[in-house]
Amino acid sequence: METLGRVWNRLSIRRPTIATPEPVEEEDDMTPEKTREVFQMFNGTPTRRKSESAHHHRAILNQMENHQPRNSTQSPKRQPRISESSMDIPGSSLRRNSTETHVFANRAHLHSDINVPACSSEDDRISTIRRNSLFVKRGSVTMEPIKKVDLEEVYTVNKQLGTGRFGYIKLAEHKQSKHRIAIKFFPRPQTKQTDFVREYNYSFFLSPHQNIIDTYEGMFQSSDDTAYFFVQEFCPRASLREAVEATNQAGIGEANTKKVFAAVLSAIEFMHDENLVHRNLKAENILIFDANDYSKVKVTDFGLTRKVDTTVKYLEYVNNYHAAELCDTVVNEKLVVNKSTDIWALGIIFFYCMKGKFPWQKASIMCKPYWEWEQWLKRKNPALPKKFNPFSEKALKLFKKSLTPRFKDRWSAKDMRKCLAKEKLLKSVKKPDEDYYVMIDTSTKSRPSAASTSNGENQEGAAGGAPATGERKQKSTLQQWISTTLTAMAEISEQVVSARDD
Ligand SMILES: Nc1ncnc2c1ncn2[C@@H]1O[C@H](COP(=O)(O)OP(=O)(O)OP(=O)(O)O)[C@@H](O)[C@H]1O
Repeated sequence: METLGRVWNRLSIRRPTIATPEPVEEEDDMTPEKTREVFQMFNGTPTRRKSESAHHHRAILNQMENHQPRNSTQSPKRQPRISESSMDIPGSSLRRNSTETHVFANRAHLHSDINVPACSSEDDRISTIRRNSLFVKRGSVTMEPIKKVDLEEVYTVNKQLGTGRFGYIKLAEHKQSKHRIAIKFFPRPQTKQTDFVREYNYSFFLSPHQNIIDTYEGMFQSSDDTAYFFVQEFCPRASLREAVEATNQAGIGEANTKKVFAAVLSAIEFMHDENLVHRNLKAENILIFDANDYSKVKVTDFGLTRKVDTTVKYLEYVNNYHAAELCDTVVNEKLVVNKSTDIWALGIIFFYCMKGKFPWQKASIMCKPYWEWEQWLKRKNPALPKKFNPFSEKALKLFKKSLTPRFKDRWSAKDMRKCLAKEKLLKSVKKPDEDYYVMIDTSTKSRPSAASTSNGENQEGAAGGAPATGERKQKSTLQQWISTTLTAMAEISEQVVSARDD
């Protein structure tokens, strides 16, 4: 995956630094210095003068008009995102941080072209230039005003889509464009302006990624001063939490889990490459846009996102996704933000997708299921907790490298992505009865249909016909016993191998 950093280098554009140290969380209200600090999260020296930039944009528009058909060999990963929602929304009222909107912002008559996908690697390059020019531009902005908006004038606000600790999300219709959007509200005076501005900036900054929710440009405040808000694309389906809950603790299956993780890990790898940690990864913050095939999945909620190495205060709140080091922390203890927190949460989400439930309530030795896992991990108990039995060796390795209390041993998002893309995650389950029939039963009509092999032939000839029921039962039990023994042996050898590796 090409990171923004690499793109910046390739294009010889000086990259906006994201290195300004952030204050410890839970500060007082905004002072002018703090306001500057938040905006300096994206600060950098603009390398293009205004006139150069105008010339550059004209060049892009010219190239866009002459684009070639898409090269079929081009990797789908590098395909710029096709906008479904931005095209109809007038740029002045709702501009999203997508690559398309900005380049066309001055060409209202061409808005119908926005949905045309970029068609060549040249277009792909153009798209990244557009995206970067946006960041360079943002680096030069000192303070974007929070505009007062009469909500009822601009939007028809409908039902509540969700609530969180910091605010609530409502479905709304943008009156002018008739577009459905989601508005994220932050009640005042409970919400500090710094927190609102930070969340908006991270959401907006990250939204060009195809697996991150789109945030439209603009920070707003309701005209009655009761809330800050910003606007996002609306997810018409559900969060991953709802999708998993709908399976009645069966999980969404290996194939769908792989699809979800390909998207989520792409987003998290992108964030980690930018030295940002999400810090609030959970099934509720993964949005599924299509009902059936998990082909459009996006990460949302950047309220706790911070740069790596930022010092934050631990809040009194533990959830299923919290890593062991967080569960051991006392309120107001200071912590240093680390990417490994996200990796732990991803390990939990992986288990949750596959099994339809969480491995434990809290990653603390006071919680028995977690204690059992830790005992196995530390080889103090050779018995793998039963709930992990269905997983393949590679999937177990993924758990060992994400749900380990030794946070330095945790994998990177890239390691996780590779493992999930390539490996089988569940042990292949043998059905002893079927094997038994395949082996011995050739002619009996009572044979189940699965008794035939894939090419329609039976494994052994018509030597003896169907055996007596008692004999069948005996052989079936024997086969089950062999299967269980083999599984146990595989687990033991896996433990011996990992002991040797360490
Ligand atoms: N764009 C959207 N479209 C549809 N539903 C959404 C959208 N964004 C969020 N939601 C729903 O609203 C819920 C809460 O949103 P979000 O996580 O952003 O709020 P929060 O206050 O930051 O929550 P948290 O307590 O996790 O920090 C989500 O779990 C999701 O179900």
